[in-house]
Amino acid sequence: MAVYTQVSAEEMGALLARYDAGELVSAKGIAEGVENSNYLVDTTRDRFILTLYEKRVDAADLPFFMALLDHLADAGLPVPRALKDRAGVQITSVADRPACLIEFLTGVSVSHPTAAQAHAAGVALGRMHAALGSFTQERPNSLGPEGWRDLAARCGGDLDAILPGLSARVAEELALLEAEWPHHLPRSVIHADLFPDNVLMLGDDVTGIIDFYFACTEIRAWDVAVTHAAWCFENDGTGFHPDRAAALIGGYDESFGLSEEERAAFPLLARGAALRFLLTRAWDWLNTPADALVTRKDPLAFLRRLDFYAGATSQELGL
Ligand SMILES: Nc1ncnc2c1ncn2[C@@H]1O[C@H](COP(=O)(O)OP(=O)(O)O)[C@@H](O)[C@H]1O
Ligand SMILES: N[C@@H](CCOP(=O)(O)O)C(=O)O
Repeated sequence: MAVYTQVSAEEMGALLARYDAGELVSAKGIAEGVENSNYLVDTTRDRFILTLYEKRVDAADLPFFMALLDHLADAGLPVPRALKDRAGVQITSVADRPACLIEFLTGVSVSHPTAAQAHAAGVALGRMHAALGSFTQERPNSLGPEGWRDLAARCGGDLDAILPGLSARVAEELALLEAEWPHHLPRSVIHADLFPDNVLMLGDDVTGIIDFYFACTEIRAWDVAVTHAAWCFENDGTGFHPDRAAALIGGYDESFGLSEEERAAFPLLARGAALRFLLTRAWDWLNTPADALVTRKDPLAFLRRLDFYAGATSQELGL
């Protein structure tokens, strides 16, 4: 579930009255998602998403995220803009939460991508990176390599409650990544969380890229590695799909492309991607009550990916 804050029909109606967006017809909470409260809002004119930003999104970052959405939509990417009200305000407040009324995009998220869908995701990612070449704002990556040691320390020995020996395995991986991390690779703003649930598709076409709330300035090829880790395995981290990997990288090469240096560093970047999601999922696992309304995501699904990447060459990864 992802409706942490209830919005009454009166509040919704008062909000819509400030926009040229039609009058309220219906509003329903959206079950998917974990970070924010989302409502599907139908009006006499159109359909919208109302997002209320809960504690994991810092309100101070919202101008960066909205500028990013506008920049990508201006470049022709299927990215939803936040509407401006009649006074030109894009970031508003609803039920004491920062909130935005956002364009609705059609499409569904696939759970088991085909190679053709992975190819389309690769093309879309490359188009996004091309467009981000002219985006000048920056945002540090609070969940990047510099933060992994601290995150692991905060999980501490409790990692072993998830799996005996996990704490030592993470320490070993951190040491290797800190020693060999390719800091010199080109950086830009990246999506940083392009999982299949953040891509809307109709058949083999990408119709929407959503959920930019981890977007940050980072090694650009790391975004490709995150996408690779998210799209090329069974959800539980077993069963690497080489056909999806080749299609994803092929699609990215068609629209943007990886340099020889980025290709050579890819297994390391992928290990970093796997460790990032292993650690954030482990933290959530240890700090979310088992009976919470939000479903906890399995950290070990990314330990399995990490183990796979640790033994793989660039070629085996589809590069
Ligand atoms: N602009 C949009 N158009 C259509 N559906 C959307 C849009 N934004 C969000 N959604 C729907 O809401 C769900 C949750 O959104 P998401 O941004 O992933 O939430 P969270 O940040 O809480 O994880 C998505 O899975 C999708 O179904
Ligand atoms: N993609 C991350 C979790 C982030 O959640 P999202 O719903 O905001 O994409 C993971 O799978 O661990």
